[in-house]
Amino acid sequence: MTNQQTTRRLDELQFDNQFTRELPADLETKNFRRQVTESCYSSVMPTEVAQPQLVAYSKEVADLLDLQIDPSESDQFAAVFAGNHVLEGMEPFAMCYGGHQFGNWAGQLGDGRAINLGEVLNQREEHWTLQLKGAGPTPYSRTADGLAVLRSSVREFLCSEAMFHLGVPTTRALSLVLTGEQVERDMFYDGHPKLEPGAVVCRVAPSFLRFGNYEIFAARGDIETLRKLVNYTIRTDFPHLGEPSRDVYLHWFEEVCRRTAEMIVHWMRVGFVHGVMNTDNMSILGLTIDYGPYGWLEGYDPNWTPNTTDASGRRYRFGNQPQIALWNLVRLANALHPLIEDAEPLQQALDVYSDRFEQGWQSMMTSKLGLSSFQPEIDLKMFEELTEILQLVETDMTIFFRKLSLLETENGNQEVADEMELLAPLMDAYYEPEKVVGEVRAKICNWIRGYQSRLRHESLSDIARREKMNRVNPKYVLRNYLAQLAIDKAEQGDFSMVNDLLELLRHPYDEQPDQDQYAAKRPDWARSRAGCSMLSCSS
Ligand SMILES: Nc1ncnc2c1ncn2[C@@H]1O[C@H](COP(=O)(O)OP(=O)(O)OP(=O)(O)O)[C@@H](O)[C@H]1O
Ligand SMILES: [Mg+2]
Repeated sequence: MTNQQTTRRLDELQFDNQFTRELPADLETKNFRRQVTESCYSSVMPTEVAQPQLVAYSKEVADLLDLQIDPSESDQFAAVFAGNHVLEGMEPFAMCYGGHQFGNWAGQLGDGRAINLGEVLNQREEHWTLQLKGAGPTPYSRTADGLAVLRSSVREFLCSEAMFHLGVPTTRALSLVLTGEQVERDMFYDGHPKLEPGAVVCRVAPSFLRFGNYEIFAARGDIETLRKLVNYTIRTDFPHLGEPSRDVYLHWFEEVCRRTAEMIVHWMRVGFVHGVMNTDNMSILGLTIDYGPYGWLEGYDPNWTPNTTDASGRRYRFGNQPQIALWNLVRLANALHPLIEDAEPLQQALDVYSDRFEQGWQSMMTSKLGLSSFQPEIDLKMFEELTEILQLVETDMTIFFRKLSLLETENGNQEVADEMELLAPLMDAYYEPEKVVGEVRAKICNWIRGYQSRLRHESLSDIARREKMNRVNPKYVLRNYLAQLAIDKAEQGDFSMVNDLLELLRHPYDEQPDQDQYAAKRPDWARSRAGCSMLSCSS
């Protein structure tokens, strides 16, 4: 925040609710489950809860809103962000959207448990929408309860902020509040429901629009509302493209393709697996949205999916994310077709996705390896071989790339003869170091020697390269087991680890030597524990 800006107390926040002002509203104002047509949203109030209690909040997100959080007002803060107290200027609503889930059109979904409170207009003239997740039923709740549990809310809260600090486009999280109520969940859908503490996260983004918001109107043949929503999106979130027209629609779709490609490149860089890339979980702004059954690659395995619901088809596995993003963009292109009436230019925009992803992936790999420029004749093969050697034995992705910067090249051209010596900086990345022997060891060493000789053609010193690599290869990510340990404690009323992780993950690229324990690879007990290596959609 700059010096001229003053902070605001909660009741001084300024709201400017463009979405509700400019888009068609559902005329029905009672809160019951229904199909909602020709409307972008339904007004709905959050459900009051028994005893809001603040667990954690993000000071950076408060800064975005110019919000000053005064510890003496923490009760009021918790009441507002649990949904118990609606501030003047807020106009709560749930959005209507549809979606393709696991490859099939699912019809109307909508904000079944997310309630938008309103758009804060900060002193930099930016609009930030506040959205509660888990604040009670809405017209879009279908057969579910509109609530969220502490377990999934801790995961959503921490990961949103962790991703932001990693430099990955994402929705943000302002707060995590306990509701003081119990929520029933059957975590593995196997007839063993349990009561869990209820919680609400307040998410923050310039817009929460998803591909599914456009798809629903196209699916219903409601081209008029589709056009209104597209025009609105361009005017509010893509104003640099100019006044909406057929050409501008195409430029806009192309930009959505570009942003999506960039987001996926970042996921691949940090080892993030979203887990449920349905079109209703794809942001029109290219932000990571819906931190549900996501996971972080520990052992590098392109086939890994954290989502137990996806275990058989592995549609949303790590290595498939780039293809799925394209598949989702094709669904969006189909939805926009009525406005363009020609498939050809939409196809060209989709090609932009593929080109942008490929270029982005190459330059991301180039930077992860500390190279100054991409030399396709040598580097493509080197990248390919790297993905192979990462899978010869279970190799921790985060540790491997972080430690790769420790390899030295400056002792002239003499080869390090001893394989053990060559491998020493990387040994910590292996889950079963005893398996790094024989042919496996020879292959890895061979790759390292090739990489080192490639590095010798670069002008950077070892130290300078290390610094550069350490800015793209994080030391700390929200390892699945760390989130679970924080949840275990939080469920016992101890929120210290949630706050410790929040603090740690504000600086994921820094060494933070006193926090080394959080950079450790997954312990054995976490290999098969629910929440650590397999996640369910139940949340
Ligand atoms: N407990 C619930 N109560 C009501 N609706 C729900 C609940 N859980 C999920 N839904 C709805 O089911 C659909 C798909 O759920 P999904 O798990 O993708 O989303 P989510 O985690 O609830 O929310 P978001 O995408 O907003 O982060 C959405 O329409 C969502 O609102
Ligand atoms: Mg969702």
